[in-house]
Amino acid sequence: MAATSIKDLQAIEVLDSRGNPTVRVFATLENGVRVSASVPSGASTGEYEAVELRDGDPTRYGGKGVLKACANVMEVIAPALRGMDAREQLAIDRTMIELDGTENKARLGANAILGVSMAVAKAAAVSEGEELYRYLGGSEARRLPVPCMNILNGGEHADNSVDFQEFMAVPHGAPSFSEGLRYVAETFHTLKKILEAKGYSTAVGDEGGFAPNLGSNEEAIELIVEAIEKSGYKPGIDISIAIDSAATSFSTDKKGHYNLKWSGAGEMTSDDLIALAKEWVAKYPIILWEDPLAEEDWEGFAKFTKELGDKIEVVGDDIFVTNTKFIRRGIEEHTANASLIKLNQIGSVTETVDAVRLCIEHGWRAFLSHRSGETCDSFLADFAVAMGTGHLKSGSASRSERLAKYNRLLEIEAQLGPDALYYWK
Ligand SMILES: O=C(O)[C@@H](CO)OP(=O)(O)O
Ligand SMILES: [Mg+2]
Repeated sequence: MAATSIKDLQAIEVLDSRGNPTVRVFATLENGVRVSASVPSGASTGEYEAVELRDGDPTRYGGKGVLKACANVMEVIAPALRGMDAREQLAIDRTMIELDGTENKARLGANAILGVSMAVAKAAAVSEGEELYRYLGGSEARRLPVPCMNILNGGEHADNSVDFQEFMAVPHGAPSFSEGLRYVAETFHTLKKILEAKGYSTAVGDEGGFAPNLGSNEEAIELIVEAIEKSGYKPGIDISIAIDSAATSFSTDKKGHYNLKWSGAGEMTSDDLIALAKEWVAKYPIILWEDPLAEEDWEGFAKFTKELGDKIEVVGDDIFVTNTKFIRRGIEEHTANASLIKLNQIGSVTETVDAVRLCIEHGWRAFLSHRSGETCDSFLADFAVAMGTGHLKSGSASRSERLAKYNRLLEIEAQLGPDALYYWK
């Protein structure tokens, strides 16, 4: 038996940043290495995401407990993986997928499977004496992602009058990751002052961006442009704006019809939203737009990409759910030109790497992402450098579970020294 063989897997229920239960897995190897990994959880989830197994027992956390998923780690997954070499990520993930036997990890739970998958990767890296980003990405892994900082929240992540879920500041013109992070953290602080001066609330949403009751969605962009300028940066040159509409959350049929219910702007079709986006992209320094339309609006998405895909990055999240089956269809149908990438949407490290690779091989971009429910696990930061796709979203500068990733990236940048790369495209 190799020293790096899996000796034991434990799992406990911990709480995420929304106070909901999630899975933390501890992997112990024969060599004595013991590490843990914690699984994030989304709110604006796609219909076809891998299944997050919840207990459904109303007497515990309103049914949201994850004791069954934890039991699956210890009683079903651990016996199957014991003795396997932790460095065999592919074989380990494949074994769990087969053990689960469903299309969407509904039996064992994607939360159980991903927790093990991440913990095993970490344990293998520690055993090899390598940093996780190097272990997963090889010796060439040295590109830091541009931190797309979500500074204004709406939609299902906030309790306000903004329909679009995320407005991000993107410091693509900064000379390095740490400088980029400084640019957008400063912009975040300036935005707070602007909101205060206008009498708006500075309470924050799930991902730590401000969640004021604005007069319109467009006002969010105007305020961010003002914050960029007042921080001493040039909009469009130093910092641009990225939007995640999370349009599924305000679609009435998940296809071509929408109701911008939070702002009261009312009903719109895909064509209306495309026209609005065209107007905004012409007027404001927008560099990326995620989920401009709903998860089953393949036609609208392709139209959107035809109109705007040569000007901005068009990202599919709910529509692709980090699943190569849907990304492949998107590539064939020119649905977008990028995919959001979330480990827990598909449920294993190997399948997430496959999704990133598929994007890169077809000239698409891969936008790595946290979830709105997070823990202080910084796996995602290392994973972003390992994948080297150049951009990541991890929320704002006001919450520790978001900063855990940004701060880990600062550490990686310091380790890499002059070898660190930083560029948008
Ligand atoms: O829609 C998104 O992109 C994510 C992360 O920002 O939100 P959630 O985790 O709620 O799906
Ligand atoms: Mg999204």
